[in-house]
Amino acid sequence: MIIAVDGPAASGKGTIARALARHYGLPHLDTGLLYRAVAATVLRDELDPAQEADAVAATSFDDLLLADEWLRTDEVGKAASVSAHPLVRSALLQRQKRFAMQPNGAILDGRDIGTVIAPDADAKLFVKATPMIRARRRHAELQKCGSTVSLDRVLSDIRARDDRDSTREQAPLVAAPDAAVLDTSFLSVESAIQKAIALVEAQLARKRTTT
Ligand SMILES: Nc1ncnc2c1ncn2[C@@H]1O[C@H](COP(=O)(O)OP(=O)(O)O)[C@@H](O)[C@H]1O
Ligand SMILES: Nc1ccn([C@@H]2O[C@H](COP(=O)(O)OP(=O)(O)O)[C@@H](O)[C@H]2O)c(=O)n1
Repeated sequence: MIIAVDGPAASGKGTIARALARHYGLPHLDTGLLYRAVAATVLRDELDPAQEADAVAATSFDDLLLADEWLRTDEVGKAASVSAHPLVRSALLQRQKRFAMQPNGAILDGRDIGTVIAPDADAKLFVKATPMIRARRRHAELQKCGSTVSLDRVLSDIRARDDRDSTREQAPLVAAPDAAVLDTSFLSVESAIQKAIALVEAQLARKRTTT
C-alpha cells in the first residue's frame, strides 16, 4: 500500500506521514530532506544554487548527510529552491519511485508525491494550514534549535517558498485531483493524525468497493 502525503511547509505533513507509517507499519520517506541535502551540498561546496549544473552535481550527496540537523535550518530551507531545476528533480525521481515500490508499500511526504512520484497511490492526502499558523509552528521549531529569526521573517520566507513551489513549471505544489484535503490550522497534532487515518481508511474502503 502506498500513501502519498503532500502539502506546503509546516502544514504538518511530516508529522502525519510519520504517524501513518507507525499506524500501518510501513517505511516512510521525507522527500523534502532529499532537496534539503542537495541544497546543503551546494552551500557547503560554495556552488551556485541558481545554476542548474551546480545543483545537479550536488545530487550525488552522501546518504549520511540526511541525518544532519543542519538540513532543518532556515538557511538550507531557503536554498532548497534548487528543487525548481528540472534536472535536479529528474536526478532524484528514481530514488523516490524505488522507495515507493517496496514490496509492502511505503509512505512518502513532499510536494509532488500524489501527482508525480506515486500517481497511483492507494491513498492521497493534501495537508494544509494558513500561512500564519504554519509560520508560528516553524518559528517555534527554529527557536528550539537556538535560532533568533523573527516571526515576520519566517512568515515572509514561508510565503516566498509557497510561491516558488506553486509556480514552478515542473511538478508544482498542487493537490492531486483525487487527494483528500486536510486543513490542520485548528487541529491539535493528535486530532490531525486521527482525521488523517480516517481519510485514508475512507479512501481504502472506496478503492475496495470499486475493484
Ligand atoms: N496539527 C498541529 N498542531 C500544532 N502543531 C503542529 C501540528 N502538526 C504539526 N505541528 C508542528 O508543526 C511543526 C511542523 O510540522 P511538520 O510535520 O514538520 O510539517 P511539514 O512536514 O509539513 O513541514 C512541527 O513542530 C510539528 O510538531
Ligand atoms: N517532493 C518534494 C519535497 C520537497 N520539495 C522542495 O524542497 C523544499 C524543502 O522541503 P521540506 O518538505 O523539507 O520543507 P518543509 O515543508 O519542511 O519546510 C520545498 O520548499 C520544496 O521546494 C519539492 O520540491 N518536492
